[in-house]
Amino acid sequence: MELVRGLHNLRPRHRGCVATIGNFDGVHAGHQAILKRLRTHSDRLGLPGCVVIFEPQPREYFSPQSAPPRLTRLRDKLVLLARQGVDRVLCLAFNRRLRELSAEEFVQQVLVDGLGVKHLEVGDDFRFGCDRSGDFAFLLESGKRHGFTVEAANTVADSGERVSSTRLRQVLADGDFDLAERLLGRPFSITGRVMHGQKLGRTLGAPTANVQLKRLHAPLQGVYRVSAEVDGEAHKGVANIGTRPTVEGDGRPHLEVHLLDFAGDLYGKRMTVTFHEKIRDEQRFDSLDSLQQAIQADFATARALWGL
Ligand SMILES: Cc1cc2nc3c(=O)[nH]c(=O)nc-3n(C[C@H](O)[C@H](O)[C@H](O)COP(=O)(O)O)c2cc1C
Ligand SMILES: Nc1ncnc2c1ncn2[C@@H]1O[C@H](COP(=O)(O)OP(=O)(O)OP(=O)(O)O)[C@@H](O)[C@H]1O
Repeated sequence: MELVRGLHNLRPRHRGCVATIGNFDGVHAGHQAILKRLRTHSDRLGLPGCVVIFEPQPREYFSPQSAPPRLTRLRDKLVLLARQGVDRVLCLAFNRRLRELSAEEFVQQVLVDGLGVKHLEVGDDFRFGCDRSGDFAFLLESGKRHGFTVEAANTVADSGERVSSTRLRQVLADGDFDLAERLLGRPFSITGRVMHGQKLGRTLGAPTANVQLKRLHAPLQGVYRVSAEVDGEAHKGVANIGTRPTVEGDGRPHLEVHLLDFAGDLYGKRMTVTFHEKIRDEQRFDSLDSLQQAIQADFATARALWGL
Protein backbone atom coordinates (compact mmCIF):
# COMPACT_ATOMS: atom_id res chain seq x y z
CA MET A 1 0.00 0.00 0.00
CA GLU A 2 1.26 3.41 -0.94
CA LEU A 3 0.99 6.45 1.36
CA VAL A 4 0.79 9.88 -0.27
CA ARG A 5 1.05 12.78 2.17
CA GLY A 6 -0.61 15.91 0.85
CA LEU A 7 -2.05 16.91 -2.52
CA HIS A 8 1.32 18.33 -3.56
CA ASN A 9 2.77 14.81 -3.56
CA LEU A 10 0.26 13.49 -6.08
CA ARG A 11 1.84 12.72 -9.47
CA PRO A 12 0.23 12.19 -12.88
CA ARG A 13 0.52 8.41 -12.34
CA HIS A 14 -1.86 8.74 -9.36
CA ARG A 15 -4.70 9.93 -11.56
CA GLY A 16 -7.47 7.42 -12.17
CA CYS A 17 -8.75 5.54 -9.13
CA VAL A 18 -11.78 4.58 -7.08
CA ALA A 19 -11.92 6.42 -3.78
CA THR A 20 -13.59 6.87 -0.44
CA ILE A 21 -13.18 9.63 2.15
CA GLY A 22 -13.40 9.77 5.94
CA ASN A 23 -11.59 9.51 9.24
CA PHE A 24 -11.68 5.72 9.37
CA ASP A 25 -10.73 5.85 13.05
CA GLY A 26 -10.68 2.25 14.26
CA VAL A 27 -11.32 0.77 10.79
CA HIS A 28 -14.48 -0.79 12.26
CA ALA A 29 -17.07 -3.09 10.65
CA GLY A 30 -18.87 -0.10 9.01
CA HIS A 31 -15.61 1.07 7.47
CA GLN A 32 -14.75 -2.47 6.44
CA ALA A 33 -18.04 -2.73 4.50
CA ILE A 34 -17.17 0.46 2.59
CA LEU A 35 -13.64 -0.81 1.93
CA LYS A 36 -15.01 -4.09 0.60
CA ARG A 37 -17.14 -2.20 -1.91
CA LEU A 38 -14.14 -0.05 -2.79
CA ARG A 39 -12.26 -3.27 -3.61
CA THR A 40 -15.16 -4.56 -5.71
CA HIS A 41 -15.29 -1.38 -7.81
CA SER A 42 -11.52 -1.25 -8.02
CA ASP A 43 -11.46 -4.80 -9.46
CA ARG A 44 -14.36 -4.04 -11.80
CA LEU A 45 -12.67 -0.93 -13.24
CA GLY A 46 -9.11 -2.19 -13.00
CA LEU A 47 -8.14 0.91 -11.01
CA PRO A 48 -6.41 1.28 -7.63
CA GLY A 49 -8.55 1.78 -4.54
CA CYS A 50 -7.66 4.95 -2.65
CA VAL A 51 -8.75 6.10 0.82
CA VAL A 52 -8.59 9.82 1.60
CA ILE A 53 -8.04 10.48 5.32
CA PHE A 54 -7.23 13.55 7.40
CA GLU A 55 -4.49 14.09 9.95
CA PRO A 56 -5.24 15.52 12.41
CA GLN A 57 -8.85 14.41 12.27
CA PRO A 58 -11.15 17.43 11.81
CA ARG A 59 -12.40 17.50 15.41
CA GLU A 60 -8.82 17.37 16.70
CA TYR A 61 -8.12 20.42 14.56
CA PHE A 62 -11.21 22.36 15.64
CA SER A 63 -11.05 21.61 19.36
CA PRO A 64 -7.81 19.86 20.38
CA GLN A 65 -8.76 19.95 24.08
CA SER A 66 -12.17 18.36 23.79
CA ALA A 67 -11.64 16.12 20.75
CA PRO A 68 -12.69 12.53 21.44
CA PRO A 69 -10.03 9.90 22.13
CA ARG A 70 -8.55 8.10 19.16
CA LEU A 71 -9.14 4.41 18.53
CA THR A 72 -6.19 4.24 16.16
CA ARG A 73 -3.14 6.37 15.54
CA LEU A 74 -2.17 7.05 11.95
CA ARG A 75 0.31 4.19 11.98
CA ASP A 76 -2.27 1.62 13.21
CA LYS A 77 -4.86 2.94 10.81
CA LEU A 78 -2.50 2.46 7.86
CA VAL A 79 -1.74 -1.12 8.88
CA LEU A 80 -5.47 -1.89 9.16
CA LEU A 81 -6.32 -0.21 5.85
CA ALA A 82 -3.59 -2.20 4.11
CA ARG A 83 -5.08 -5.40 5.58
CA GLN A 84 -8.42 -4.46 3.98
CA GLY A 85 -6.78 -4.47 0.56
CA VAL A 86 -6.51 -0.69 0.11
CA ASP A 87 -3.94 0.19 -2.58
CA ARG A 88 -3.29 3.80 -1.66
CA VAL A 89 -3.93 6.28 1.14
CA LEU A 90 -3.98 10.01 0.50
CA CYS A 91 -3.43 11.66 3.88
CA LEU A 92 -4.40 15.33 3.85
CA ALA A 93 -3.27 17.72 6.57
CA PHE A 94 -6.45 19.14 8.03
CA ASN A 95 -5.57 22.80 8.33
CA ARG A 96 -7.07 26.20 7.64
CA ARG A 97 -6.70 25.86 3.90
CA LEU A 98 -8.49 22.56 3.82
CA ARG A 99 -11.28 23.58 6.19
CA GLU A 100 -12.03 26.60 4.07
CA LEU A 101 -12.53 24.61 0.88
CA SER A 102 -16.15 24.59 -0.20
CA ALA A 103 -17.63 21.24 -1.16
CA GLU A 104 -17.28 22.26 -4.82
CA GLU A 105 -13.60 23.20 -4.40
CA PHE A 106 -12.91 19.96 -2.53
CA VAL A 107 -14.37 17.91 -5.36
CA GLN A 108 -12.46 19.90 -7.99
CA GLN A 109 -9.07 20.05 -6.26
CA VAL A 110 -8.94 16.70 -4.48
CA LEU A 111 -11.18 14.31 -6.38
CA VAL A 112 -10.98 15.63 -9.94
CA ASP A 113 -7.63 17.43 -10.38
CA GLY A 114 -5.73 15.46 -7.73
CA LEU A 115 -7.00 11.90 -7.98
CA GLY A 116 -8.95 11.72 -11.24
CA VAL A 117 -11.62 9.72 -9.42
CA LYS A 118 -13.78 7.43 -11.57
CA HIS A 119 -15.92 6.04 -8.78
CA LEU A 120 -16.56 7.32 -5.27
CA GLU A 121 -17.89 5.13 -2.47
CA VAL A 122 -19.27 6.80 0.67
CA GLY A 123 -21.48 6.01 3.64
CA ASP A 124 -25.08 7.15 3.41
CA ASP A 125 -24.57 9.89 6.02
CA PHE A 126 -21.25 11.19 4.68
CA ARG A 127 -20.79 14.99 4.64
CA PHE A 128 -17.77 17.09 3.84
CA GLY A 129 -16.50 20.51 2.80
CA CYS A 130 -16.64 23.85 4.57
CA ASP A 131 -19.56 23.67 7.05
CA ARG A 132 -20.21 20.07 5.94
CA SER A 133 -22.24 21.35 3.01
CA GLY A 134 -21.34 18.48 0.66
CA ASP A 135 -23.67 15.50 0.96
CA PHE A 136 -24.57 12.49 -1.15
CA ALA A 137 -26.98 14.41 -3.42
CA PHE A 138 -24.28 17.02 -4.03
CA LEU A 139 -21.72 14.31 -4.86
CA LEU A 140 -24.09 12.58 -7.30
CA GLU A 141 -24.66 15.84 -9.11
CA SER A 142 -20.91 16.70 -9.17
CA GLY A 143 -20.15 13.22 -10.43
CA LYS A 144 -22.42 13.76 -13.41
CA ARG A 145 -20.60 16.97 -14.27
CA HIS A 146 -17.08 15.65 -13.73
CA GLY A 147 -17.57 12.12 -15.01
CA PHE A 148 -17.44 9.88 -11.93
CA THR A 149 -20.03 7.58 -10.38
CA VAL A 150 -21.02 7.71 -6.72
CA GLU A 151 -22.50 5.01 -4.53
CA ALA A 152 -23.74 5.24 -0.95
CA ALA A 153 -23.19 2.08 1.06
CA ASN A 154 -25.97 0.96 3.36
CA THR A 155 -25.53 1.53 7.04
CA VAL A 156 -23.90 -1.32 8.92
CA ALA A 157 -25.64 -1.79 12.24
CA ASP A 158 -25.29 -4.09 15.22
CA SER A 159 -28.27 -4.69 17.56
CA GLY A 160 -30.19 -2.09 15.56
CA GLU A 161 -27.60 0.64 16.15
CA ARG A 162 -25.17 2.06 13.61
CA VAL A 163 -21.55 1.03 14.02
CA SER A 164 -19.44 4.18 14.37
CA SER A 165 -16.18 5.34 15.87
CA THR A 166 -18.21 7.37 18.38
CA ARG A 167 -20.14 4.29 19.51
CA LEU A 168 -16.95 2.27 19.81
CA ARG A 169 -15.40 4.88 22.10
CA GLN A 170 -18.42 4.57 24.39
CA VAL A 171 -18.41 0.77 24.29
CA LEU A 172 -14.70 0.74 25.23
CA ALA A 173 -15.20 3.29 27.99
CA ASP A 174 -17.96 0.98 29.33
CA GLY A 175 -15.51 -1.94 29.24
CA ASP A 176 -17.70 -4.06 26.95
CA PHE A 177 -14.90 -5.79 25.07
CA ASP A 178 -17.09 -8.51 23.55
CA LEU A 179 -19.26 -5.90 21.86
CA ALA A 180 -16.16 -3.90 20.88
CA GLU A 181 -14.76 -7.02 19.20
CA ARG A 182 -17.98 -7.46 17.24
CA LEU A 183 -18.07 -3.82 16.13
CA LEU A 184 -14.38 -3.81 15.21
CA GLY A 185 -14.25 -7.27 13.67
CA ARG A 186 -11.20 -7.92 15.87
CA PRO A 187 -10.34 -7.49 19.56
CA PHE A 188 -9.40 -3.97 20.68
CA SER A 189 -5.66 -3.52 21.15
CA ILE A 190 -3.00 -0.84 21.47
CA THR A 191 0.48 -1.31 20.04
CA GLY A 192 3.54 0.64 21.12
CA ARG A 193 7.19 0.45 22.00
CA VAL A 194 8.25 -0.49 25.53
CA MET A 195 10.00 2.50 27.09
CA HIS A 196 11.89 3.08 30.32
CA GLY A 197 9.61 4.22 33.15
CA GLN A 198 10.46 5.67 36.54
CA LYS A 199 11.58 2.23 37.72
CA LEU A 200 9.29 2.63 40.69
CA GLY A 201 7.23 -0.40 39.68
CA ARG A 202 9.95 -2.81 40.77
CA THR A 203 10.14 -1.31 44.23
CA LEU A 204 6.36 -1.60 44.41
CA GLY A 205 6.75 -5.32 43.66
CA ALA A 206 5.15 -4.71 40.29
CA PRO A 207 7.58 -4.70 37.38
CA THR A 208 5.77 -3.19 34.41
CA ALA A 209 6.48 -2.61 30.74
CA ASN A 210 5.68 1.02 29.89
CA VAL A 211 4.13 1.06 26.44
CA GLN A 212 4.68 4.35 24.68
CA LEU A 213 1.40 6.04 23.84
CA LYS A 214 2.97 9.14 22.31
CA ARG A 215 0.12 11.49 21.62
CA LEU A 216 -2.55 8.81 21.70
CA HIS A 217 -5.43 10.03 23.81
CA ALA A 218 -6.70 6.52 24.52
CA PRO A 219 -10.38 5.66 24.89
CA LEU A 220 -9.77 3.68 28.11
CA GLN A 221 -8.70 4.28 31.71
CA GLY A 222 -8.34 1.82 34.54
CA VAL A 223 -6.99 -1.61 35.33
CA TYR A 224 -7.64 -4.46 32.89
CA ARG A 225 -6.99 -8.12 32.28
CA VAL A 226 -4.95 -8.08 29.07
CA SER A 227 -2.87 -10.26 26.83
CA ALA A 228 0.34 -8.89 25.41
CA GLU A 229 2.13 -10.02 22.30
CA VAL A 230 5.88 -9.48 22.01
CA ASP A 231 8.11 -11.05 19.35
CA GLY A 232 5.17 -13.15 18.19
CA GLU A 233 4.66 -14.64 21.66
CA ALA A 234 1.47 -14.15 23.69
CA HIS A 235 1.62 -13.46 27.43
CA LYS A 236 -1.08 -13.20 30.06
CA GLY A 237 -1.10 -9.97 31.94
CA VAL A 238 -2.71 -7.10 33.77
CA ALA A 239 -2.41 -3.46 32.79
CA ASN A 240 -3.12 0.01 34.04
CA ILE A 241 -3.89 2.78 31.60
CA GLY A 242 -4.21 6.27 33.00
CA THR A 243 -2.40 9.26 34.44
CA ARG A 244 -1.17 7.49 37.62
CA PRO A 245 -2.51 10.16 39.97
CA THR A 246 -0.78 8.63 43.01
CA VAL A 247 2.78 8.91 41.76
CA GLU A 248 3.35 11.71 39.38
CA GLY A 249 1.85 14.64 37.68
CA ASP A 250 2.80 14.96 34.04
CA GLY A 251 -0.92 14.44 33.51
CA ARG A 252 -0.29 12.30 30.46
CA PRO A 253 -1.72 8.83 30.07
CA HIS A 254 0.56 5.84 30.46
CA LEU A 255 -0.03 2.21 29.60
CA GLU A 256 1.78 -0.12 31.96
CA VAL A 257 1.64 -3.85 31.57
CA HIS A 258 2.66 -6.49 34.06
CA LEU A 259 3.13 -9.90 32.48
CA LEU A 260 2.17 -12.69 34.86
CA ASP A 261 4.90 -15.30 35.44
CA PHE A 262 7.40 -13.55 33.21
CA ALA A 263 10.87 -12.21 33.83
CA GLY A 264 12.92 -10.70 31.04
CA ASP A 265 14.02 -7.55 29.28
CA LEU A 266 11.38 -5.99 27.07
CA TYR A 267 12.85 -2.53 26.57
CA GLY A 268 12.69 -1.28 23.02
CA LYS A 269 10.37 -4.06 21.82
CA ARG A 270 6.99 -3.49 20.22
CA MET A 271 4.13 -4.80 22.29
CA THR A 272 0.50 -5.29 21.28
CA VAL A 273 -1.79 -5.12 24.28
CA THR A 274 -5.27 -6.65 23.86
CA PHE A 275 -7.88 -5.71 26.44
CA HIS A 276 -10.23 -8.41 27.76
CA GLU A 277 -11.94 -7.20 30.90
CA LYS A 278 -11.99 -4.22 33.20
CA ILE A 279 -10.96 -4.87 36.80
CA ARG A 280 -11.42 -1.37 38.28
CA ASP A 281 -11.06 2.37 37.66
CA GLU A 282 -7.72 4.06 38.26
CA GLN A 283 -7.63 5.72 41.68
CA ARG A 284 -5.58 8.22 43.62
CA PHE A 285 -4.23 6.53 46.76
CA ASP A 286 -3.07 8.36 49.89
CA SER A 287 0.19 6.44 50.10
CA LEU A 288 2.47 4.25 48.03
CA ASP A 289 1.68 1.48 50.52
CA SER A 290 -2.01 1.56 49.65
CA LEU A 291 -1.16 1.70 45.94
CA GLN A 292 1.11 -1.31 46.36
CA GLN A 293 -1.63 -3.27 48.14
CA ALA A 294 -4.15 -2.39 45.44
CA ILE A 295 -1.75 -3.50 42.70
CA GLN A 296 -1.12 -6.83 44.47
CA ALA A 297 -4.89 -7.30 44.74
CA ASP A 298 -5.18 -6.54 40.99
CA PHE A 299 -2.57 -9.18 40.23
CA ALA A 300 -4.53 -11.72 42.31
CA THR A 301 -7.77 -10.78 40.53
CA ALA A 302 -6.10 -11.05 37.14
CA ARG A 303 -4.63 -14.46 38.00
CA ALA A 304 -8.04 -15.71 39.05
CA LEU A 305 -9.65 -14.34 35.86
CA TRP A 306 -6.95 -16.00 33.79
CA GLY A 307 -7.48 -19.24 35.75
CA LEU A 308 -3.85 -19.29 36.98
C1 LIG B 1 -2.12 -3.28 37.90
C2 LIG B 1 -1.75 -1.84 38.12
C3 LIG B 1 -2.67 -0.98 38.73
C4 LIG B 1 -2.36 0.37 38.93
N1 LIG B 1 -3.27 1.19 39.52
C5 LIG B 1 -2.96 2.48 39.78
C6 LIG B 1 -3.91 3.36 40.41
O1 LIG B 1 -5.06 3.00 40.69
N2 LIG B 1 -3.52 4.63 40.66
C7 LIG B 1 -2.27 5.11 40.35
O2 LIG B 1 -1.97 6.25 40.64
N3 LIG B 1 -1.37 4.32 39.72
C8 LIG B 1 -1.69 3.03 39.43
N4 LIG B 1 -0.76 2.20 38.81
C9 LIG B 1 0.47 2.81 38.29
C10 LIG B 1 1.61 2.77 39.27
O3 LIG B 1 1.56 3.99 39.94
C11 LIG B 1 2.89 2.63 38.44
O4 LIG B 1 2.88 1.41 37.79
C12 LIG B 1 4.13 2.72 39.26
O5 LIG B 1 4.24 4.02 39.67
C13 LIG B 1 5.38 2.32 38.48
O6 LIG B 1 5.75 3.30 37.55
P1 LIG B 1 7.06 3.13 36.62
O7 LIG B 1 6.86 1.90 35.78
O8 LIG B 1 7.12 4.38 35.82
O9 LIG B 1 8.21 2.95 37.53
C14 LIG B 1 -1.08 0.87 38.56
C15 LIG B 1 -0.15 -0.01 37.97
C16 LIG B 1 -0.48 -1.34 37.73
C17 LIG B 1 0.54 -2.24 37.08
N1 LIG C 1 -21.84 1.80 10.11
C1 LIG C 1 -21.54 2.28 8.91
N2 LIG C 1 -22.19 1.82 7.83
C2 LIG C 1 -21.89 2.28 6.60
N3 LIG C 1 -20.99 3.24 6.36
C3 LIG C 1 -20.31 3.74 7.40
C4 LIG C 1 -20.54 3.29 8.74
N4 LIG C 1 -19.74 3.99 9.55
C5 LIG C 1 -19.02 4.83 8.79
N5 LIG C 1 -19.36 4.70 7.50
C6 LIG C 1 -18.82 5.45 6.36
O1 LIG C 1 -17.41 5.28 6.31
C7 LIG C 1 -16.77 6.48 5.88
C8 LIG C 1 -15.83 6.97 6.93
O2 LIG C 1 -16.56 7.21 8.12
P1 LIG C 1 -16.02 8.11 9.31
O3 LIG C 1 -14.84 7.46 9.90
O4 LIG C 1 -15.82 9.49 8.84
O5 LIG C 1 -17.31 8.05 10.31
P2 LIG C 1 -17.79 7.16 11.57
O6 LIG C 1 -17.13 5.85 11.71
O7 LIG C 1 -19.29 7.18 11.54
O8 LIG C 1 -17.24 8.03 12.77
P3 LIG C 1 -17.92 9.07 13.75
O9 LIG C 1 -18.54 8.26 14.83
O10 LIG C 1 -16.74 9.86 14.23
O11 LIG C 1 -18.88 9.85 12.94
C9 LIG C 1 -17.90 7.49 5.61
O12 LIG C 1 -18.22 7.45 4.25
C10 LIG C 1 -19.02 6.96 6.48
O13 LIG C 1 -20.30 7.37 6.03
